Amino acid sequence: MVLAQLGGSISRALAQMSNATVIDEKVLGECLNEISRALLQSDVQFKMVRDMQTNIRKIVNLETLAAGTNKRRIIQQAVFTELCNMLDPGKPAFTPKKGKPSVVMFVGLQGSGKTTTCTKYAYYHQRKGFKPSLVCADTFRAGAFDQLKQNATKAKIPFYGSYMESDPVKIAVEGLERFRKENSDLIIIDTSGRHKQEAALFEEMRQVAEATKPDLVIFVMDGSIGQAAFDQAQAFKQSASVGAVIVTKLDGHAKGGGALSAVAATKSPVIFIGTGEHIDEFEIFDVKPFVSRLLGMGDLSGLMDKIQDVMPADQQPELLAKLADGTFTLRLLYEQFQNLLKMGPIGQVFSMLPGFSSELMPKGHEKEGQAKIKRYMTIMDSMTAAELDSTNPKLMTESRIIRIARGSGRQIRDVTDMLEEYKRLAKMWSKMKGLKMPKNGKMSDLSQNLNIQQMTKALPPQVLKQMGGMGGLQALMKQMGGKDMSKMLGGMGLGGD
Ligand SMILES: Nc1nc2c(ncn2[C@@H]2O[C@H](COP(=O)(O)OP(=O)(O)OP(=O)(O)O)[C@@H](O)[C@H]2O)c(=O)[nH]1
Repeated sequence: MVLAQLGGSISRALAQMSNATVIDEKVLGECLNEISRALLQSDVQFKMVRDMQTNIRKIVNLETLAAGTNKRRIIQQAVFTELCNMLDPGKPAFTPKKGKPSVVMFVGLQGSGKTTTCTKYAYYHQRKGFKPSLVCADTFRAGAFDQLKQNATKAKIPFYGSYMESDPVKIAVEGLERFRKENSDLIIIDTSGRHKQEAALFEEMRQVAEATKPDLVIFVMDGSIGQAAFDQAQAFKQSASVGAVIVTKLDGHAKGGGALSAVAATKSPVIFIGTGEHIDEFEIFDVKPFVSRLLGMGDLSGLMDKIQDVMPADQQPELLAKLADGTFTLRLLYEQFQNLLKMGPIGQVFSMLPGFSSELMPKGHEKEGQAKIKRYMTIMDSMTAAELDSTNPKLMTESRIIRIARGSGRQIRDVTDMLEEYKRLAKMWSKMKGLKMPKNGKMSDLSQNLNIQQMTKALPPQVLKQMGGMGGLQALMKQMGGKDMSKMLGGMGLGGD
């Protein structure tokens, strides 16, 4: 069962329970069995599933709950908490600090995605202002150095390795010395993998670790290995002091349960997940938002981080000012499309929105969504500045529409479709009119000024329902703290078909 389906099954089990008129032991038992079945099908270890059932039963004691208490909410909360506990070993992983030299060593089986992940990890930190470097101490697989070299060159990250030297310890130490001299503050060592867990691999890993004394050993695990995850992770933990886990290939048909098992086996947190072959298909892993997403409750803070990442800070006050006076022009929409496309695959963005689990936006539809946005942008490219900046709906006369269709090589219907979509969004945004501006004009301070009534008015009713109504929305806003919410609404308007 893939991760999105797991989330879907758990949400369905909870929803079925909610539909029952009375929540008694039988209904609770059925709901928990359903959830357990989904977890087992996702390759979560049997013992973990059983423990989770026991813990939920301990928290939710139906007999002692006073009449009138919201049992459904208590059960939902218990499921959420237990899933979080499964993924949270209770101690955070070592995190490198900018300007302070750190050594991070990667271990894992061959083909797990280790080399690719080393570069992704380096690139992620480079974008955060680190000076990372890569050392290829994989002398086992011919071609490993070339692969690292190629990846590193593309990402402009300094690398070290050798075609001649066959001693991985020697290469690792030389690389370390070189990059320490060059003041790299994050030296990443890629080690050899093997087809299966074997003594030679673990001995080599031990020697490299002894010689380089890494601050952190990261175990890279292929997310699709299923029930083998627990044993594999445990074997690595026993031979190296694994401090963190990265689960790769969670984009395809991977069974996400392996991640839960790896955490239990290594007692180390998952810090990132790999969601594709490309260098930036790499996401920071946070337990609570992850479980929220899994359950289709959305991950607003993740979404806000992405928005903050792609939206230049100097454009934020300008956008806010326009929103505040209710001017939602086609140009503004164009700019929002640009930002949305920069955020990465549309499916990923949608999965962060409450009510839009990735199950609701299956793979085929992601491409359609993305293609639609690009189509709209091509149409807008054929508009004049006056058309883009106008707020007068009557401006778009038939002759203008025909001209735009011709100019963009699209059908007239495509243009009218796009204008309809624009009108729908503009209407939604108009409800945000009168928004109080944050003093410094920064997006990140907007949520403090957002009025809950404004938000509820602007949200499509079915989305509001999925968020748990006004109360749910309030809780979410609180959870988000200083994060901005305004653009989320814009994004939501694009969901649906
Ligand atoms: N779809 C997908 N593919 C990935 C991901 N991470 C890595 N891959 C692919 O998995 C394959 C194996 O990755 P490598 O990085 O070469 O594996 P490795 O573990 O370093 O292998 P060795 O160096 O032989 O130990 C490559 O084709 C990668 O592009 C991911 O998150 N998603």
